[in-house]
Amino acid sequence: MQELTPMMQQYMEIKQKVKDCILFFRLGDFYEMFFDDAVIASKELEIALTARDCGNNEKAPMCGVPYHSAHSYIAKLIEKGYKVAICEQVEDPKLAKGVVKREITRIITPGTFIDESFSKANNFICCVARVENSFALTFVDISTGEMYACLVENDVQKLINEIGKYAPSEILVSSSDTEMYEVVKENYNTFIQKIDFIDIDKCYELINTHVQIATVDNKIALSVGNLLNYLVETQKISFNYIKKFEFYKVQNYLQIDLNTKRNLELTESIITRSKKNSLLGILDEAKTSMGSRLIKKWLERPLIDVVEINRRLDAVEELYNNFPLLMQIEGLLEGIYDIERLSSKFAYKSINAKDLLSLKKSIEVLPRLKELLGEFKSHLLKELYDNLDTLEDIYTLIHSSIDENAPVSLKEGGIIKEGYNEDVDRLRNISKNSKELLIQYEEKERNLTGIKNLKIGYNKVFGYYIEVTKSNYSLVPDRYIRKQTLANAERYVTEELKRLEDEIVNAEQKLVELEYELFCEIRDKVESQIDRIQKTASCIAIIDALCSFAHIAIDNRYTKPTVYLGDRIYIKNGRHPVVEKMIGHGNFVPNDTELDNNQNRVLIITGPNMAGKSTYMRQVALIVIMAQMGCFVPAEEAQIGIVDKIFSRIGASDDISSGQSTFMVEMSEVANILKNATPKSLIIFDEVGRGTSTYDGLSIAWAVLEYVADKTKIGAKTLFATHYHELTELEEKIPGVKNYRVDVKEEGKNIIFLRKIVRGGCDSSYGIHVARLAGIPEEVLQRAEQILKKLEEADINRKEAKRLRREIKREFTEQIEFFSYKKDEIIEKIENIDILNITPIQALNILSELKHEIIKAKERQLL
Ligand SMILES: Nc1ncnc2c1ncn2[C@@H]1O[C@H](COP(=O)(O)OP(=O)(O)OP(=O)(O)O)[C@@H](O)[C@H]1O
Repeated sequence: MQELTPMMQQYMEIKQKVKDCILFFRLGDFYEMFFDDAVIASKELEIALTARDCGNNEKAPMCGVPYHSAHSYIAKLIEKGYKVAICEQVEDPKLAKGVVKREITRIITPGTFIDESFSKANNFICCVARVENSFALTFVDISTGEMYACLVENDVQKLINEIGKYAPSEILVSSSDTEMYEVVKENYNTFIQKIDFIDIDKCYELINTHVQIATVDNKIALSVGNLLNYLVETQKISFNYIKKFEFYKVQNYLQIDLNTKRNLELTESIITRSKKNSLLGILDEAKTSMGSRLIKKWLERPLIDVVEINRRLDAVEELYNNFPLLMQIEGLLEGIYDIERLSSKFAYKSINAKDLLSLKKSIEVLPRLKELLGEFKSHLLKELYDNLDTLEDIYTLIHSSIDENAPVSLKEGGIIKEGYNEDVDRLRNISKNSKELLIQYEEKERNLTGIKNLKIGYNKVFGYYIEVTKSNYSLVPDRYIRKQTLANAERYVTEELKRLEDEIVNAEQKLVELEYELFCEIRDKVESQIDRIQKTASCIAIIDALCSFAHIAIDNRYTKPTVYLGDRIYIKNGRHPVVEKMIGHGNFVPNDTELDNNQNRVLIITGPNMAGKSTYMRQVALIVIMAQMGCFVPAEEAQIGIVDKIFSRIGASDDISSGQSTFMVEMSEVANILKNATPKSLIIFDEVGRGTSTYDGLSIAWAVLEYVADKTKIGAKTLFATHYHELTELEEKIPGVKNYRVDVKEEGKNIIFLRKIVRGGCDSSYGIHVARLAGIPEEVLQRAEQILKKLEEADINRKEAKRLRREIKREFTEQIEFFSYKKDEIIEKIENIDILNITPIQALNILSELKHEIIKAKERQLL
């Protein structure tokens, strides 16, 4: 250490504190990285690796990025899984004695990275605390100031579901809870950090200083407090701008587990993994980022409160019915910036004049927006009208103070508007008109002294001076201070000229300083009103989301559902919102649905591959979700009895990465459904049992169906698509089970998909027909047809064998009293019959053998 240069010593001391981070060490206009950090960063960022003397004739590997463009480099490192520590110069290098003082000002991780490109989506960081027999979860988006917290009962599956709603980019767990770390790591491919938890008193202290949220219980406080502690320690700012705290109960919303969310492609398409072709892609026509984020939140947490759902639906209906007004409101929303995110910019002091101008532009439309809202009668729109603060005072402040063409940089001047501050105007005038001012002063002095040829000059030694020729010496007033004598003239300065010079020379610099000072004042004034801005942002988000719902309802011909507390789900001519959009409205065949907790509890849906079974079942779930979000639905009519949970088990979503087999994944999903479904739930089973051998699969599917249908067990509304035609027998056996099939028309070797759901079961899979459609070579298809024929024959044989065995058993039971000898032997014989693989001839042989034994036994008894 001793051989290092003083600056390198300082570097090493700081680096010691952030060993797990790449240290961005500020040197003038650059952030430099040294030693291993430099080697890693130069590789990851593809920048040149150089070296710098670090003392003792040694060179340290070094690379650097310019201060102004550091953000994009940091973003790259974060994306690659690194943590970045920012170390700034905290004193003016000109005033520094020795090495400039430097300190770590921020540690950036995926959850604390603020995307300056302002991507629309939230970026959540989550803290999981295990408390007694539950998990306390807190989620914060530090860019928007939203904070949500909830308690989840001690069930890992539920914990995963809840975390999944927010898709946090960083998760914090206690360093003493290794098990929790492993659970989270297994389930989330995200940045997970172990942190040392602080005690509950310290948690409350932090909550009181920063977020000042209303009373929270100890469990929640532990998770909120630890999250805050982490944020404060790494960001070194105050989080008192986090005002939108919401503690919610998971069971107060429609619960959709992570698999179901994925299967139904709620927020992203399974194939493209993008928002496009997902339900969110359809629903989100929001004009602002705030609206987009809110729609996603509503989709993650649809409601179960009928009153609140209907408030949203009524508002959407009013907007839907007032197309011209809707268009006007949307037009205004287009001009609104992401003002929700300004709060964090204020907190990080990274606000610039352009941000304030964007805020002004956003506020500019608010009075008109409010006026338009005033036209509506529905409860929610009226409430929004009442709550919308049009922030006129903030508008006036920014409008009067910030120049329309202000630059982004705060160091260049040109920020403050003319007329806002006299000193700024004067300084600006001085720097602009310095020549003019000197001429004016010259003129003034000529008049005052009567020296007609008096002139103002400039040299580097004295600066500005007044020159008086010899002949006029007698007219020189006492206030003139002599500075230089020439052959024929004297040069003077005056107090006023000195002041003028001072102003002219320093005007530029002073102007920049004064403008910056005034800007900070204005910024602080606006910041003091951040609560109001955030409330306005929330109103705008709701208005935008409702408009988006009305807009898509008009565009896609959706209707207002009736949402009520009953148990019936009735959908007339329902459509799948995403498939319909992909294939075109006219090409989609609509279908009806009738589900309740009595006669229509379980619908068994059969039909060939590709017929549209999955589409149909998913459309029912999506319509329910949309309705409970307060959105119109793709149907001619819909009556939706509130659903508490939606589950889906849809084939082929095996998770190779988790190391589980397809069948194992399938069964754990089914187990989760059977454990958690209630009579108020809606379940979608798509081909349960497909992942294992036919008979195992069939028996599992059968038993699962019986269990969900049984009112004493679950009795949930269920849609059950299957290729096991045997299951259609259940319609006869279990009340409330109904068979439906997706109809097809057979034309020779081809089938035509009608996509229509009709009553009754389907007894053919048409697998080979579908294979033909998919382009399997004819030769293979013909061979498949031969095999199918053989299998069908074998199946008939198997059925015959079964019948025979039943006969054997009956015979055996009837005659059992005669068995006194060889009884065990015969029982063993019967049990060993491989009933599924036995041919009718073999069965007959066994039967006759048995009969023979029986006859012998009888004879023996008679003897
Ligand atoms: N009602 C409909 N109207 C028009 N096209 C439809 C309809 N339903 C489904 N389709 C089309 O049929 C395709 C296949 O549908 P889907 O995947 O639902 O069939 P499936 O019966 O579940 O098949 P499999 O049993 O092979 O899983 C869809 O991708 C869609 O393009």
